[in-house]
Amino acid sequence: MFPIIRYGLEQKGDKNINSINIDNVDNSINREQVLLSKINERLAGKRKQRQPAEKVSVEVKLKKQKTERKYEERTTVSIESKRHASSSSAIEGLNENILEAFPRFEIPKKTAAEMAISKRLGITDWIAHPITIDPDKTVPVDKKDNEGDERFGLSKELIARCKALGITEFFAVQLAVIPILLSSRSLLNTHHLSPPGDICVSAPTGSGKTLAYVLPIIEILSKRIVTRLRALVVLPTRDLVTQVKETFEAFCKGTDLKVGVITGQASFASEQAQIIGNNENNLRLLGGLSKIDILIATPGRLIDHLAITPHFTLQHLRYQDWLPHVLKAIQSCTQTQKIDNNNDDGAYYNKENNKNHKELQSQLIADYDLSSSDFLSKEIPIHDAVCSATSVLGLPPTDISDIQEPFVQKLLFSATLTRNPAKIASLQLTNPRYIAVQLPTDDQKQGQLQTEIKYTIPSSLKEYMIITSSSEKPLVVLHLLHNYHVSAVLCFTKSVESAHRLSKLIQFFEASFSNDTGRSSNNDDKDIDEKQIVATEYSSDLSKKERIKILNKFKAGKIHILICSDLIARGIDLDCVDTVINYDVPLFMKKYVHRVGRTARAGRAGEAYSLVETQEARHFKEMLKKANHLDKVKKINIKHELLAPMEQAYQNSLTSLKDYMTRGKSSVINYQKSYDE
Ligand SMILES: Nc1ncnc2c1ncn2[C@@H]1O[C@H](COP(=O)(O)OP(=O)(O)OP(=O)(O)O)[C@@H](O)[C@H]1O
Repeated sequence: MFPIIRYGLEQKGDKNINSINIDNVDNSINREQVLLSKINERLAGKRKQRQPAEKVSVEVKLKKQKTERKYEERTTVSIESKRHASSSSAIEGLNENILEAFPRFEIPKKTAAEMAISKRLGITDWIAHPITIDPDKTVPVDKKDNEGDERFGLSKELIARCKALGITEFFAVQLAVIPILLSSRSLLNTHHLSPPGDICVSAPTGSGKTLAYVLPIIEILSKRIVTRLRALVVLPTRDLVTQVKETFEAFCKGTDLKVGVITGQASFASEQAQIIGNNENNLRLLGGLSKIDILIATPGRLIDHLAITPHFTLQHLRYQDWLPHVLKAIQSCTQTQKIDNNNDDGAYYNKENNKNHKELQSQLIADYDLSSSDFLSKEIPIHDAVCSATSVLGLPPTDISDIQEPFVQKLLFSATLTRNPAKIASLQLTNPRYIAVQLPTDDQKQGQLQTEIKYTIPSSLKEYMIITSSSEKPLVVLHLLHNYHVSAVLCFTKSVESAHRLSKLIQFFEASFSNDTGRSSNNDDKDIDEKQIVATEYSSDLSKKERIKILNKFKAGKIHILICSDLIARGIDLDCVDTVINYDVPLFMKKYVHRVGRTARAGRAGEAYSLVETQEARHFKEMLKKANHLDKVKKINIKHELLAPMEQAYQNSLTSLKDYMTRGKSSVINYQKSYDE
């Protein structure tokens, strides 16, 4: 049910016909918009080729397939394209023609009552009517469509790369998003006429959102000729940046696309050197100094580079994972060009903002100790090129004097997408579409607005809550570790300090318990409940090297439980995780969704246990109820007798912990040994 658009020149008698086919059109996709873009593109192409005024005939074949019956409708639209006609009047003319001639069907009409509800709730219209796709839908990656074309328009090379990396089927979110992003690829040369719409995607944790944008971005950018920064992905943590970089690099193999990261883990100067070339001649010859096509960044470091790295520009961006500062930077590119487009050295700077930039620059230069770097120049920011993105894609070059608004397609992906009208408004989305990977809600089934917040949790996840006292929580964790068949656990606490204490306590317990029972941490042949549990904390206090080392041991099964604050609650993809424990329950549903979503990823099974202190139970249940999720979380009671066999070792470990906390690490046995070796 996605639009497959084909268009080309057809010979009809002595006339050339531009034909556009749109097959299997989903109702919720704005067909007119798609069609209009295609026609605009044709007309723009003709204008760019300086062709004389002529009649452009556009034949529209609209095929719609229904399950029970097939029918085809054909409409021909003839459009007069006048030479030198302004693009906006051409669009208006086209709009009228097309809207009249184009058959419309099944776009749900809102009743007055629905509109009133939507207005009262402040829900943006396009959010209230998402394009939904069943989370369990998958399709083989090399499935051909009726015409024998590769599915989704992904190149054979990229499909082969998917298969080489073990991707044999596309997941629901990829089925929904890839065709939409690829359908706007040809809009690259008509951005001033009709930019592609932005998209917001809400899909469960572990459902494959990363590939849903990585594949189309690579597919489209791989056709570029000159390296320029065209895609920017902004992610909240360094670990996530590393993860997404690895995904991009794995799928970029075989193309000459280059991926860079800025996270603050390398020195500022080396990050600058990684993303921007320093040869002024390059700037003149190639119209740009970017060394990378795709940049993945954490927000803070990105802002710093925007402020002080010369020639670092977002003016060629085609895609961005949205961020307000990015938006500002893109807008300032346009202003910069408007102010300074007679500057003859090929570099532009924004005079209006220069004062503030200079203040910020001095501060950052001092912060990063960059005063001696000859990489910096006085005028900040300097954008690195003079022509727009269009000319490097093998399309007709753009006239430099013809200032155009840069267009950027904003792609917003989340498992907990906001529906807050104020937040949505601040995104400044253009012609947005909302794709939700979820079964239709009861509201939608009845053809009504989706008014309630609904987070979709992976169907393969089993969720439990255990109501207990604060003092018994560590024992409950130990009980789960020893008596439930868990092998790779992420345990979330409310703070780094709390993670530290719990991991120490488990280490002391295991030493005492194994002395009692003669168990060994190296006995890999035995079930987890028969061997010593290896626990360690994973926190932002650790260096990158230490974190990588710990994660590798965890993946190899040498560490059984990682105790962490929320550092890795979002986005991190560790396919070995079979259990999540909420040692301290989150106060907000969003956090709950992200935490429990570290397991049951990519269709695998997983379990999540929330340890709820008696006084927290009411709030926790209310939070779940509000999100329509209370009945999904099963309550389990752990009888006190079940904990009794561990009681003695637990008391010993409490004493050791007390000793450790008061006298410091040195007085305590080296429990780290088990995972440091
Ligand atoms: N089509 C596919 N076939 C098999 N595995 C896939 C496919 N798509 C993605 N995956 C795998 O699924 C896992 C989860 O993907 P990803 O990290 O993109 O999820 P996500 O939706 O971004 O999750 P989160 O919201 O938690 O960040 C990854 O290990 C990824 O490699």
